[in-house]
Amino acid sequence: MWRRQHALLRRISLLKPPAATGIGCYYATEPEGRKPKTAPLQSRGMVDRFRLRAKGGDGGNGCISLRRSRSDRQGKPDGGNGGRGGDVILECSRSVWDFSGLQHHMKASRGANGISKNQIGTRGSDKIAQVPVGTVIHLVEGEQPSLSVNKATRALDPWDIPDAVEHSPFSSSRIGNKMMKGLDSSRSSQHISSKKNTAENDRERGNRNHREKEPCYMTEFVRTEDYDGTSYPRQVRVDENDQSDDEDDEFWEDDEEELDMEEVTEEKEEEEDVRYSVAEMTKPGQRLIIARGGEGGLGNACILKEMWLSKAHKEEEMASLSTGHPGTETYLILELKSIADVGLVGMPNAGKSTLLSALSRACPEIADYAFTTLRPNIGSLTYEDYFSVKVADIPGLIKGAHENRGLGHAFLRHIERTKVLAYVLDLAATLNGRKGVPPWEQLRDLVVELEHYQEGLTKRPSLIVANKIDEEGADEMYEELKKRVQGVPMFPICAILQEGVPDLRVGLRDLMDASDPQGIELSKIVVD
Ligand SMILES: Nc1nc2c(ncn2[C@@H]2O[C@H](COP(=O)(O)OP(=O)(O)OP(=O)(O)O)[C@@H](O)[C@H]2O)c(=O)[nH]1
Repeated sequence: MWRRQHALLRRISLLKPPAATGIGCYYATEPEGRKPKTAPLQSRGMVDRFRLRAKGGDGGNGCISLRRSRSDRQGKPDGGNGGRGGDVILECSRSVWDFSGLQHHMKASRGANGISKNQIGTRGSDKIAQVPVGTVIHLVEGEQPSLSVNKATRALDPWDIPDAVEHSPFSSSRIGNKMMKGLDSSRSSQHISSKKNTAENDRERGNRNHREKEPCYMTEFVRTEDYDGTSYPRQVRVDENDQSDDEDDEFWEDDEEELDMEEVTEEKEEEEDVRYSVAEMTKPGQRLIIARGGEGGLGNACILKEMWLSKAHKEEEMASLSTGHPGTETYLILELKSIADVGLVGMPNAGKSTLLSALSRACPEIADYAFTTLRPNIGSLTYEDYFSVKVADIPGLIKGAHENRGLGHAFLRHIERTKVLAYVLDLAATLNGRKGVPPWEQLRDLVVELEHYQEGLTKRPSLIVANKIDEEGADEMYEELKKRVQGVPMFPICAILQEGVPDLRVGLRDLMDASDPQGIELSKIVVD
């Protein structure tokens, strides 16, 4: 009790009075000398490239078991199949910014082993990792990731529902035999026995001798081709008393809802092993299976009776069939390429972050020293007609960035997808005794660096933002810049006072809508 009161008093002592806050309410402050647990987003480095090894869960082993009775001395095979291993899935989400929350090794759970009385092992749980929108996947080793539909594809099949509960809809006695035909009711995490359900059905009908009324199930194997062409055996149960198999087939066909990778873009292999850009994750909620769980091994209930009876020759074969398949393994490189319409490029201190905050509601860190921006910032610029444009501000580029000077040019990947480039030039870099670079040289260096990063990048629709027009002597500098650079729209602005920003907004919109806009050519920049 005393401790609780003490803690309460301590908390109250951390509250500032209304007079101090000026907004008429109390708020808690961190005690002096103690740092907050997590640094603000802006001061944290960005993990935008990540190496990931993933392994799907192994399939559970099938069970070899015989059920003997007085009437059947030889025994009837009743070993259940092993459960399928879980998949490793990447999910595209707006709630994550980079890859800092990921683990380098990810493994999904193994499927459970089958057991006697036709009880099938549960499916291993999937491992799901969230990645930011704009993630590009490069494949180093393993099979190509495949897009997965966001909804449960086999919603009605407990075999494939990770950690399915005992109260599966199929364990209900209301389900008739016809429904049961296509679905092995024993496929649930808690090993529900199909025999038991049948008995329950029969009991409901008032038939005590339910064994005689049992539907006559035959187990058949069908070779099925997977999305990638690999074939595997699939168990299909056929009721000999009911010949209408069409519904069953349809049911299984519905399972194959995995989409072809239409969006996958394969580029030329630049290096020997890495296959670049095998998949992109651009829509929130989109899912990608990067490692598949192995199929479960077959229980002897699925293996034809003759095969079981003549076990002298088939033991080895059975052992291999009953062993669960291992899950697939992949080794990937994840890269984040932000998705924005306009990219702001400029030298450090040119005023890119200030401009972004003037154009949108983004609040990037602004300071009068170089390389304040350590990670890309994205703001949304909305027009009166609700047309919205995403603007990306990336860390400053300096001459020689392609040789890893400054922050290097790795951040340029964040403007790779932009439609329009806005070159932010500092008109005051050489004014008032500053030892900077004149704006036209800034422009030339930026163009050279962009071309070093990716040939043809500067051919994108571009405009020039001549910032800091409020500084003394900036007007003359702007006039000089206009003489030295031609063929590109130019906007003199003062980002800090938001002067010229409305015109720039219109200019950006025009450039987005223009039919044949032009990029910047190095030959059209006159430098001493
Ligand atoms: N006089 C004047 N100063 C400006 C203007 N715009 C930005 N600044 C100042 O320029 C300095 C750099 O601004 P930032 O927005 O941080 O520049 P940046 O290009 O994002 O810099 P990095 O993060 O290093 O890439 C800050 O001190 C700003 O206050 C302007 O229009 N006029």
